[in-house]
Amino acid sequence: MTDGTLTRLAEVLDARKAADPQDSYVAGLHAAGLDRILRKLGEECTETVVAAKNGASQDIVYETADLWFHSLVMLSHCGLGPAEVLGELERRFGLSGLEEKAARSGKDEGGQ
Ligand SMILES: N=c1c2ncn([C@@H]3O[C@H](COP(=O)(O)OP(=O)(O)OP(=O)(O)O)[C@@H](O)[C@H]3O)c2ncn1[C@@H]1O[C@H](COP(=O)(O)O)[C@@H](O)[C@H]1O
Repeated sequence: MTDGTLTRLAEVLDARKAADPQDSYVAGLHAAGLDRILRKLGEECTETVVAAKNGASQDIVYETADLWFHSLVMLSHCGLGPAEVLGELERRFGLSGLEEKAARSGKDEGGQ
């Protein structure tokens, strides 16, 4: 999946907000609401963890695709999309996780 795939998929997911739930899995999720979407997201997260623990590459890819897909549905439902998440990852690019954590704890100690 490239950035282009994420963008194209996100456009479909946004358009499904106006679709009939009888005809579309995604429209059904939007219609059912945020709690239903979050429950699916939690399930897919657990299934991804189990697949990774078991170590079969094909299963890990399959379950991660389900997890990414349901994450995109959640973002769409919240009025967001992959551009915002990719923008945040881009912003973090080259910033060591350890340095970022140290900067954060410095702020915490300063009461900010
Ligand atoms: N990429 C996906 C995609 N990945 C996974 N899924 C669905 O996500 C669900 C995964 O849930 P489970 O594995 O738990 O299966 P399940 O038991 O049937 O699910 P539930 O009944 O518990 O909800 C399945 O129904 C899959 O078919 C997806 N459904 C749709 N898409 C994309 O979204 C587009 C729009 O889909 P529709 O809105 O259905 O037209 C499609 O053209 C695809 O590009």
